[in-house]
Amino acid sequence: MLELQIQKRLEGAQGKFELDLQLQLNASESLALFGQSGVGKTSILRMLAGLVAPDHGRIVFDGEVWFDSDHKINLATPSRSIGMVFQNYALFPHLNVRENIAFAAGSKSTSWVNQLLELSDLSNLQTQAVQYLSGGQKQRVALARALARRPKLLLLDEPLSALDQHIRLQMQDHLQMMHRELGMSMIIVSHDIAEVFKLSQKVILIEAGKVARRGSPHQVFLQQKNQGKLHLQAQVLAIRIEEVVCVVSLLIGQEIIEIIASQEDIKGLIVGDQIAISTKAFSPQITRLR
Ligand SMILES: Nc1ncnc2c1ncn2[C@@H]1O[C@H](COP(=O)(O)OP(=O)(O)OP(=O)(O)O)[C@@H](O)[C@H]1O
Repeated sequence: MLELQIQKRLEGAQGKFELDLQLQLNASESLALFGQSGVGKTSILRMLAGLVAPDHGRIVFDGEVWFDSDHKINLATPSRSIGMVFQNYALFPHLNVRENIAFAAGSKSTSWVNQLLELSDLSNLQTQAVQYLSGGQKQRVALARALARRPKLLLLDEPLSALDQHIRLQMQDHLQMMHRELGMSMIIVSHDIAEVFKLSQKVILIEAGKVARRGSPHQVFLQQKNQGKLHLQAQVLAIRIEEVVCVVSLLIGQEIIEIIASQEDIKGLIVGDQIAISTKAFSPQITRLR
């Protein structure tokens, strides 16, 4: 079990702000840190990893004190049972797939490296130079390497954001499977709500270093004031006047839709605006796409 309570003064683009966080995570649980750019998500992972020290606080994992400002304890990164995966795979370019994983595994057995290669569907690529792998394959190597020392806590900082949507979905399934098989605790930073729903049981929504909401993905993302209504965030791409109505083209995620609005509805609206569209009476029709 992870118990964390930390404070750190950060220097953001908008000035200084205090990161102040308290969290608990059970064994095998998966937590997502969600929030806008610059709110302190990566800093939290870096403090957990021992790459940067909090100003105050305490981090305890399975009864082992990793950090305690009062008692001047700050365990070095290799002494913490963590694995890390970042957006830019950070593989060793001069080593092949197997060597990248085996290097991290250190004295751990050959059969464990074989098992990781198997689980990662990389057995056939084990002698391949990593520079020739696709993005998804590189990220599978990075994940296998992070797991090679059997960490009790896996830290993932937007590990899938450099991948295209198709590979990203495959990697989410892969991560889910690895988490199920190996049972470590996991903390993932992600900007993708669908990813958070799929990969985490708990979410902490962070705003300017503080917890704005916490709970299950359902509690954090759905039980807000617009609960039960259609409520989508969109960007205005174009506004066209057609006789008495206006046609507004909107970007929602990667989809473009057109809605009809009155001149009154769009008063003051300009191209590029971020807007919310919502409706009270909404009877959705569901069509399966894949
Ligand atoms: N050691 C540090 N001391 C002071 N400020 C720092 C330190 N490390 C990072 N910061 C600042 O803290 C702010 C938050 O950075 P952080 O990378 O944690 O945010 P983030 O939420 O992960 O953002 P993004 O989603 O863009 O990665 C940034 O403005 C950064 O410059």
